[in-house]
This record gives sequence, C-alpha cells and structure tokens, in this order.
Amino acid sequence: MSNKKAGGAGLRGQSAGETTLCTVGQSGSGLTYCGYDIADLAENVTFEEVAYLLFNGELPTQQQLDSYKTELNTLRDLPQALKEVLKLIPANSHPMDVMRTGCSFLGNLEPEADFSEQKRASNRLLAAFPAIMCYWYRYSHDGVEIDCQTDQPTLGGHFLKLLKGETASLQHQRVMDVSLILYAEHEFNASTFTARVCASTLSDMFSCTTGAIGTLRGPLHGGANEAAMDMIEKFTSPEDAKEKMGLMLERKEKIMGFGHAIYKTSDPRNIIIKKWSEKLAKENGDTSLYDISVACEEFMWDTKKLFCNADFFHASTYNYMGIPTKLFTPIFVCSRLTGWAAHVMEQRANNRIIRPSADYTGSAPRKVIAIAEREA
Ligand SMILES: CC(=O)SCCNC(=O)CCNC(=O)[C@H](O)C(C)(C)COP(=O)(O)OP(=O)(O)OC[C@H]1O[C@@H](n2cnc3c(N)ncnc32)[C@H](O)[C@@H]1OP(=O)(O)O
Ligand SMILES: O=C([O-])CC(=O)C(=O)O
Repeated sequence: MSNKKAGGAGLRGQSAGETTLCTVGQSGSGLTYCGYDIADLAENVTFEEVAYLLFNGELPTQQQLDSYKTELNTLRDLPQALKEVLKLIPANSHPMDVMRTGCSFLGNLEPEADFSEQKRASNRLLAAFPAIMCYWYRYSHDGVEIDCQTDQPTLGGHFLKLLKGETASLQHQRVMDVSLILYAEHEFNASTFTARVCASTLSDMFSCTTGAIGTLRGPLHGGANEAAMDMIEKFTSPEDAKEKMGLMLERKEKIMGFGHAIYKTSDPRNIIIKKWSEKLAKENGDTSLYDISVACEEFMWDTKKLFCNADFFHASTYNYMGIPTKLFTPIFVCSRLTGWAAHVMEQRANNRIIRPSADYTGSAPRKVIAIAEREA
C-alpha cells in the first residue's frame, strides 16, 4: 500500500491561487490557454501568436504579430560577454545547466530594473534562449562559433537553423512550432509554481526564470522527454520493449513519459505530438522508433492504466528531426518561458508573498546539551 499522505502530499488537489492563463484537466483531459483549446491552437496558429496571447491575453492581429516578430528578431543575438561565458562551459555539462547559467548571466548584463520592463525582459529571454543553447552546443561539440542571427521568421525555424547550420524543411519547422505551442503553458505545474513563488517576493524576471529552469530539469517534470528517449532507444523491437518495461515495473521503477499529476486518463498534448511522430516516421522510412513507442503506450495502458504525457512522443518526434537527446529539455525551456513569464506578470499584478505552513513532525521541545556531554 502507498504510504503517501492522502490530500497533503505534493499539495495535490489544493488550489494555490487564481489564474486567467490556463485550465488543465477541467473536463477530465482538456487543456486551454486563455480560453482557447490546445488542439485549436496547435492546428491554427503559430508559437509567436501563443506567446503574444499569453503575454497580452488576446491573440494578435496580423499587424500586431508582424511587429511582435520584428521585435523578437532584434532580440535574438547574444552579448559578447555571454558568448565568452558559454565558451567556458564544458561539453559534458548538462544543457539545462547551460540554460540556467545563460539566463542568470543575461540577468547580470541586462537586469530588469523595474517591473515596467517585464515584457522587455520576457521577450529578450524568449528570443535569446535558442542562441544560448545552440551557441554553447555548437562551440563545445563542434568547435564552431555560430552566428546567433538567422534569416528565419519563426523561433522554431531559427532554432533549427542555429543547430544545424541550414534551413530546416517546412515540415520540420511546423513540427517545432507545434511542439513549442504544446509546451508553452500548463497552469501551476512545478516549474511555473517555482517562478510564481520567486515572483511573490518581488524578485526579478531573470531570477524567477532561473529558478524555474532548475525545477524543470528534473526527470519527474521536463527532464522526462530526455529520459524517455534514453529508455526507448535501448529497446530493439516492440516485443523487447514490452518485456523490458514489464521488468522495470516489477522492480518498481518509474517509466518516464507516463502518468500525470492532474490528468487521469489522457494528456491532450499526446494525441497531437503522436500524430506528428507518426508522420515523421513515415517520412523517415524507418518507423521502428515510432512502433516501439506505440508498443510502450499499449503496454502501460494495458498493465497499469497509465497513459503517455506530453513528453513521451516528443522523444521520437525530436529524434526523427535529428535533434540530439540532450537538447530535448532545453527546447522545453524555450517554449515554457512564455508560461513562466506570463505567470510572473500575473502574480505581480495581484501579489501576496507565497508562504504556506508545514505540519511539524519533529522532536518535542528539548534543551541543548553541552557539546562535551553529547552522545553519538
Ligand atoms: C511535461 C511534464 O512535466 S509531464 C510529467 C513528466 N514526468 C514523467 O513522465 C515522470 C514519470 N511520471 C511520474 O513520475 C508521475 O506520474 C508524475 C510525477 C508525473 C505524477 O506523479 P503523482 O501525481 O504523484 O502520480 P500518482 O499519484 O498519480 O501515481 C499513482 C501511482 O502510479 C504510479 N505511477 C505514476 N506514474 C508512473 C510511471 N510513470 N511509472 C510507473 N508508475 C507510475 C505511482 O508510483 C503511484 O503508485 P503508488 O501509489 O503505489 O506510489
Ligand atoms: O502540469 C504538470 O504537472 C506537468 C506538465 O504536464 C507540464 O508542466 O507541462
């Protein structure tokens, strides 16, 4: 039997505040950003429109979108001092540590002096994150100092060009765009809550984001897309996947990319990214990674009634696009920055310091014993 404390553990099921940004699992499995269903957004808009929506509460007109994209394009390059710092970070560092350092260092160079600058700071991070990731990756792995500006109109296309040095296919650009939309916002998840707690002390946008990156890094949260890839690439066939997953469950191991704290039967982002994974598998000609992923999904549902969350089919999707596994979670940062920043702005607009209480379970009151008389 689980020894988890009913109700209290992980603050599950407790409301920790109000938001106008997002609903998760309200009708069982739904997800909306500012009232728009995730499937509608993933089908009909671009990531920049979603970023604008989260920062302003409304989708942009064409004119507003054009000027927003122009603004973001001017914010993509990195200051030389940040490039020098990124060059010092070893190739075997975890890229999430690179993102955390990059974010924090940018906050030294271009601090958010007061809250009137919050959108500027958010847009700066949004535009600069792809270059922070790729400048470090290409320098530390290939010895190349890349140009951090590209001619790509979208952040997704910009990221892919920085990474590979050439313009990605229209299909890959669209998949990246959809992926960034799916990861953008998710109510009071752990990293966003971290950002809001930090914001509630009236701290700055760079500190809130740095803390959120550290929280997203863990395998129970954003790190699950990378961990899922590490797992599925070890499976040689759908049958092998089922056998090995059975053994993992016997050993009571967590299977990364499955289950969710809020959704109970499915994650609406999974169906969308799974379709793209299938399309990319067919385009690739080798569908084995997709077939193995589907076998994992069937096995987990049949044996444990656990379903894929947003991370699971992202693993095969990114792999089919030739993205190195270690960059999977940093891509999540490039997207979720929008949710984090929108929540920081919302917290600031109606702030009270977040400071819950704890149920004390320690020693009864006692007196200090002189050190010479203490027993081990
Ligand atoms: C974008 C995202 O961040 S989505 C989440 C990404 N994280 C992962 O994929 C990591 C794997 N998943 C998990 O660890 C969990 O499902 C979480 C962290 C997402 C949610 O955790 P919780 O809300 O505590 O899960 P929940 O209470 O529903 O778990 C119920 C039972 O199912 C088990 N379970 C849940 N997920 C899994 C899993 N992926 N593999 C094996 N067992 C699992 C739990 O151990 C628990 O069993 P217990 O009661 O015997 O301890
Ligand atoms: O909401 C959660 O707990 C985790 C999640 O899916 C996300 O942050 O996208």
